[in-house]
Amino acid sequence: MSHSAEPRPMSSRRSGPLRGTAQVPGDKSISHRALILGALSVGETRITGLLEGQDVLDTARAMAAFGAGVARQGPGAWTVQGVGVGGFSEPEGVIDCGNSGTGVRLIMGAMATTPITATFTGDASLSRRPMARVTDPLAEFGARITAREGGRLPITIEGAADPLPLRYRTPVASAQIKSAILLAGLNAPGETVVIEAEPTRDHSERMLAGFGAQIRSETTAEGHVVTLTGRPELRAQPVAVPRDPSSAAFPVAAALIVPGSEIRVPGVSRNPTRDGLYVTLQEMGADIAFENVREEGGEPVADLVVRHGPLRGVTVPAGRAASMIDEFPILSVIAAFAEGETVMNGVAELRVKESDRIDAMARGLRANGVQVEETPDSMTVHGMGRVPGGGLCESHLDHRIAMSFLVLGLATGQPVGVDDGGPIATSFPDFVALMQGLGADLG
Ligand SMILES: O=C(O)C1=C[C@@H](OP(=O)(O)O)[C@@H](O)[C@H](O)C1
Ligand SMILES: C=C(OP(=O)(O)O)C(=O)O
Repeated sequence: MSHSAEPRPMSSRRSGPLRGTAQVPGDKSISHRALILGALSVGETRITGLLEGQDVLDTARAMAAFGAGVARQGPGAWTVQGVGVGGFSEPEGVIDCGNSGTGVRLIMGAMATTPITATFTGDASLSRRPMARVTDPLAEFGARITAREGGRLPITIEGAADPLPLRYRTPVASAQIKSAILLAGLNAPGETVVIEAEPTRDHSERMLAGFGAQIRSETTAEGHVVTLTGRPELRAQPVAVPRDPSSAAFPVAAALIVPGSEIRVPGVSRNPTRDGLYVTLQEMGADIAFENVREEGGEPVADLVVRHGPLRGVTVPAGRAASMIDEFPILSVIAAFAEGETVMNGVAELRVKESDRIDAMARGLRANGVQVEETPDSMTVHGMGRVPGGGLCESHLDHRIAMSFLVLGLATGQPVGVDDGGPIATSFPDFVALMQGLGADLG
């Protein structure tokens, strides 16, 4: 639902050593997909560990509006009665995806090859984000699209009655574009093919295979090629959602920068397409151990043990950006406490997230005494081992910006303020309680 509440000012202060176990919430990407594929399959899908953040709750509501039976059975435990591929019914009202790019883009894909009409909206942040990257390929399937100027929300889609399969090369590395096309391809005859220059997160491919679709991924001279055979009968599956490595990044970062800390973060997904931050932190010299590595719900997971220690600045190659795209705000905070320069390359996509994340981080870090440089597609943080703090940061309706600055303030000389912590509920509703449980002084 669109975030319209009063701003919620928050702050954080220098804290004593963080200790304990951080049970971070379920993975946001996998949670959206579990609800959508559950709705498109035949039978009852039982989901455990679902992220009950606002982004995912908005997707649950949307699936019900398209005719699926969606019910909460207990904390994180949900059931979805699917309507089958091509079985969506026309929703009565507008589909409000709130703050969620993943929600709106994947759901637009999921309905675009069914002959029904739906209108999509979102909050002020989502309404600024580019949607043509998804609606352009959906139009090639035969859907008719009406968008606000610049391809922005609100968008109305008349789904294609006789969809054509698509072969499409994505113009930017984006799992949301890939997934929207694959979901549309489910109800098109023949093979739908998505070609990516760099592989992006592969949760859609893994879960589609798990639900019985014929799908294969290969690396060819063209790039990373995903081929889906249309019109499968998807069969309902149990989905155990692993814990979100993007949410884990916040307590992990806090433990790395607050002296004397040692925390455990169990059951976190170690999917290699999501692993870039953890690779980078190891290059920075971070003390992180990955224990009890195992497979859960079709995804590799591990228990993380994180200890505070000295960190050095590094250069993050552009080719790694897709595997850590949501982690650059919190990496820029960690980098401020490292010794030396951290250069983040190939990060232009950060400018079209919930906020312009390069600009938001650069401003907030500078307000706290950190030297930052930016170009259209890079950011450089000059780490000095310590950060003065004392600044007030704007979150720009962006959960990751708000959480990043609250983590910053746990190790600065002076407290750090954030103008609005409300958006944190989109991905990590228990963030404040979890961090306080570790000993963090924030709220
Ligand atoms: O597919 C997904 O679940 C996501 C893909 C990424 O977006 P892009 O596809 O725009 O890179 C990421 O930023 C987002 O938080 C979740
Ligand atoms: C970019 C993000 O999400 P979305 O695109 O789903 O809004 C995010 O969670 O950092």
